Amino acid sequence: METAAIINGKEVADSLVASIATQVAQLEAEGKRLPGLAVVMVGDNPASDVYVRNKTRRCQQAGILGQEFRLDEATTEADLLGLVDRLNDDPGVDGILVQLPLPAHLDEQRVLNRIAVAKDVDGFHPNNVGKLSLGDATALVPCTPQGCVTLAQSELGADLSGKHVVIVGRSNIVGKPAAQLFLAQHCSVTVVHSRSANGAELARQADILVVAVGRPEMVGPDWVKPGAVVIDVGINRTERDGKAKLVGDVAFGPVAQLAAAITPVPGGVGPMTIAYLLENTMKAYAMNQGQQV
Ligand SMILES: Nc1nc(=O)c2c([nH]1)NC[C@@H]1CN(c3ccc(C(=O)N[C@@H](CCC(=O)O)C(=O)O)cc3)C=[N+]21
Repeated sequence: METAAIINGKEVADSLVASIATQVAQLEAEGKRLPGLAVVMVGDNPASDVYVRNKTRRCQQAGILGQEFRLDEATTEADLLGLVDRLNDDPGVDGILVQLPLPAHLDEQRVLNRIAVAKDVDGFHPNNVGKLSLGDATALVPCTPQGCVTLAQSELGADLSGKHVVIVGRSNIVGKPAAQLFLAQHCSVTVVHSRSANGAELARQADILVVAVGRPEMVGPDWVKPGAVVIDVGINRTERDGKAKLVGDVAFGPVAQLAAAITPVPGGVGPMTIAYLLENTMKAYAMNQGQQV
């Protein structure tokens, strides 16, 4: 078997961001208010730090007004909810993202529920989750799963109808919304998780295999049908030969021997998550301006 094509997420993300930059430049030329995105981070987590920095850089590239709010680890829930309320009421803010995970003393779902549905660029609010499952076009849809669909399409073409997609992982932020999105693309969808009796066997039936479990290199070649398209959502910080190294949830080398195409880590799904965060901010902006979407 040939070795797999490597799907360049960075390049696809670059072109999405470039197209957003053109739209923002047009708004600016028309003298319109520019889209704004607020990112809230509580405490410090090195991985979140990378993400927030990448996000700020991408906002700058696109011309979106990005603001960062860094709160102390010991911030109370009342203070955090107060900040969310202020951002909800701020007409210059179109999108609000509260970086997860939150410190244990804060109730994540309560905080996410407080974000205005129209500004929920993560798509984590129950109202947007419901809209996604109903196929409502006004839904703000989680960024990472949108990136997974677009990367699969970059390899297989826009029409994914009839493909069998197996998603490994059932989280609210990736697995479940990815299942809804591929279903909306007329795929057959199987979700495999830690209690599945025969995960590898199910995964071997996938035309498109999406892996989002958060376990370094858990999925090996025994999970992959020759010729499958493999989308690796994991970003795990590991050490190899005393050096820090990022690896996905897929054992890249061995799987690349039999897959048709595979996303790398880094440079695969990660950059797409950020591109769709900007894309969602544009959608929220349009809706907040009363435009039809
Ligand atoms: N409310 C919320 N929404 C999120 O979307 C969210 C979150 N919380 N918490 C953390 C996770 C993680 N996440 C990443 C996004 C992009 C990269 C990224 O840009 N990765 C690059 C660089 C990786 C690196 O160098 O560390 C890459 O894969 O090439 C990484 C991680 C968003 N998350």
